Amino acid sequence: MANSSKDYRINTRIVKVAHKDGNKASIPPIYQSTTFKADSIGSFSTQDYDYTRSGNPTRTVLQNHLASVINCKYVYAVNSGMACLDVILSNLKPNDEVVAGEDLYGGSDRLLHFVERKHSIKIKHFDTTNLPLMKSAITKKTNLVLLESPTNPLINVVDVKAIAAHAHAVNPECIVVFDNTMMTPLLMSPLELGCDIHYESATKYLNGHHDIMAGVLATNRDDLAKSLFYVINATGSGLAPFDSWLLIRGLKTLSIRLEREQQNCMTLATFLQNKGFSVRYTGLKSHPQHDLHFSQCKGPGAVLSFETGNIALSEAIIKNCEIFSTTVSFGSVSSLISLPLKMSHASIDKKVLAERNFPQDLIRLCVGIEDIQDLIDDLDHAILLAKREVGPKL
Ligand SMILES: Cc1ncc(COP(=O)(O)O)c(C=O)c1O
Ligand SMILES: N[C@@H](CCSC[C@H](N)C(=O)O)C(=O)O
Repeated sequence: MANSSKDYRINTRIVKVAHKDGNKASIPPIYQSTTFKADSIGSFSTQDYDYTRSGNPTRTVLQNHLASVINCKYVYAVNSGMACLDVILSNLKPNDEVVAGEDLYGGSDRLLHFVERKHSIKIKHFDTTNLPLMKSAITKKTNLVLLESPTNPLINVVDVKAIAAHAHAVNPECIVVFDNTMMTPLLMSPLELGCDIHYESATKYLNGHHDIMAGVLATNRDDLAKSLFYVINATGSGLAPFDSWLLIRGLKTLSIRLEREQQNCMTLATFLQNKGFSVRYTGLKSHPQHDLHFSQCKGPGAVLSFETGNIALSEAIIKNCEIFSTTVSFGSVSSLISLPLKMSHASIDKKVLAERNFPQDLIRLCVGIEDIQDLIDDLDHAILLAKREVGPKL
């Protein structure tokens, strides 16, 4: 007997988009309309849709689809990953306390400091890999804990289950929030590990083609769903119909994209390690938290970082790559290379980066689905040219 669609495995759920269309279209239509007509004044307040900021049928199909993929009660789609964090932080009050990682994505760090300055929220940063330190940092005064794992771009791993359990034990009201951009729902289920809100930048893997900005918020809690939706509707950060449609389309190939990207990334991690570089990748047994990572995730992901020991050498490697393009972001089908210090994490104060020992020579690779031999040849050639250019000055 066939399973009910709730029981299908995630690789099936991700392709099977449930929707109803009057014309029996196989693919959900794009409702590119701002307004929806009322049958009568009396029915206006009870109809499903009136205005796209409050709700749109294409966005609803996407949200229901993601709820099935993530296996949770509520999903909201908004117009960027940063909008997710903004919606979450909007529900804090002056003097509330946030405990966050000290190597969060640069944009998250910037937004936290903005709310600290503007709205008197107390932000405390800690090394989230240090469990005893995290346990002493999270107290009954902590209102929100913000975690990322593996972190972007240092690839540090956080014990999510232990931290979420501790936060709820010391303060049952504390909201544990997890940024799952690096792993996606295919590799990690933060709500099952005890988090209250899972969000991710769908600009990255979920969409997979670097042609939209989007963010996804997921929760099982009725009270949180209500307060998240309130802010989304009040501020207008809901995802537009066309972008919702593109995200429904991009999502269907997530599983095969990630499979190939992870395979390529693992091969490149070994290649770079054999070249003598210090590589950060959870897929390598040498990663200090390899076992912890695999106790909470189903795969290593497709982002790695490596240090060359010299910033000029790192910059020359990046410049000499041809297939790896020099851009920020990750999660696309094409491979990217970047220097986080001057690119994705440039929004963090230089003094703060130095205090946190952020490696200046760190190169981040976001591995795509190209032919692995071409990727190896591209990096090998770039390293050779870079050493020739920089070598004499080393
Ligand atoms: C880990 C992480 N979280 C959140 C974001 C923010 O997402 P977006 O660019 O879609 O606003 C990014 C990148 O931008 C990221 O790398
Ligand atoms: N100029 C942008 C930089 C975005 S970085 C995007 C991505 N998260 C990454 O890690 O590469 C900004 O100021 O936010």
